[in-house]
Amino acid sequence: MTAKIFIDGEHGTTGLQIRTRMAGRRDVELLSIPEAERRNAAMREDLLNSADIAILCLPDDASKEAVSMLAGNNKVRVIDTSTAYRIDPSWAYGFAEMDKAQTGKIRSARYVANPGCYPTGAIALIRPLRAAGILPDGYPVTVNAISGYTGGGKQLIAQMEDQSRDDAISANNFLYGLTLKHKHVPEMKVHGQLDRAPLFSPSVGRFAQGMIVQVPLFLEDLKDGATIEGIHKALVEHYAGQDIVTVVPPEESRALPRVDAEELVGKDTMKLFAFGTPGGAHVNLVALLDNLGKGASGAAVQNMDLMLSA
Ligand SMILES: NC(=O)C1=CN([C@@H]2O[C@H](COP(=O)(O)OP(=O)(O)OC[C@H]3O[C@@H](n4cnc5c(N)ncnc54)[C@H](OP(=O)(O)O)[C@@H]3O)[C@@H](O)[C@H]2O)C=CC1
Ligand SMILES: CC(=O)N[C@@H](CCC(=O)OP(=O)(O)O)C(=O)O
Repeated sequence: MTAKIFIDGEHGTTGLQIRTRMAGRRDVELLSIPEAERRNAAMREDLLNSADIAILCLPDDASKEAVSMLAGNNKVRVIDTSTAYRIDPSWAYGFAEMDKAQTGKIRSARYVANPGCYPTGAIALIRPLRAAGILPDGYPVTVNAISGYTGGGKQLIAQMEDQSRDDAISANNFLYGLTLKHKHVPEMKVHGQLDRAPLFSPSVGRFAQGMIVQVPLFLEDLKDGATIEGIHKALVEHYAGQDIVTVVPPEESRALPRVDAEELVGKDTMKLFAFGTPGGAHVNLVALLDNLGKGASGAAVQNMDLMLSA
């Protein structure tokens, strides 16, 4: 049986990429809304209620509205790519590799919250160290990141690509989120299993897709005896048995002169690195991903496939 999928927001950045990934698939039937009708509430409600799985690629408020349109329906399953439900305990968090139980939770869930792009990298680095007892309570975690400009959706894409606009951005690389109240902080804290909110400083570069997330750590403030080798081993053990998240071997990372934010563009995988010098005082944990791949659309399709395999 083919599953009916409706992508609400299919003409936006994340929605379009999901559509591209589904092209040519025979096991799913895409229900589609004409672009000119994308904000037609009655049409959306009808399509949402006709789907087996609705994938919401909308701003938070519109996502909440879509979920309310399904209030009387106990059949349609939902994947929401917005921030609206990511720390809601009644939604499964759609990061399958986060721990061993997560795949099963996503498979059987009615409601799945797709992770944010930055939190995907940050949680991937932090959670295994919390689980292994290496990152102690009270550690002041910082997360520094750079994203391709598609991370800001249609609005930021237009500001970066069309220099004739009044609100055009001419900077090649800029920091933002300067109030340190970015919408991703709660998600990083909850699913990173941190007791303190991390200090998160995001930035954008003049490239369309790609992302680097860094979590630098002082070894002497971690569990007694923590080493770069021990941290690498904890990451390897955490991600054993799957091939979406890979941990780069130490000899390979040591030989790298630089990390290219665009290396995984077009891929739905993520690479993790532990940079530093054996015997040194510091480790820089790094996650490399495509903000629209494992950071958004790739993860949404992965979650849809898990739900369809229930
Ligand atoms: N871009 C990224 O890297 C990532 C994005 N996300 C999340 O995905 C969601 C979508 O983001 P993104 O694709 O980047 O955003 P875009 O702005 O590119 O696309 C959003 C789409 O939703 C439509 N839309 C907005 N409001 C409504 C409404 N009230 N009713 C119906 N349609 C509406 C927009 O139409 P219109 O053109 O008329 O505005 C547009 O087509 C967001 O919640 C974002 O946080 C998650 C991870 C990464
Ligand atoms: C570069 C850029 O603007 N990035 C967005 C984050 C990506 C996004 O809006 O989506 P998610 O919250 O679902 O990840 C931001 O900082 O708000």
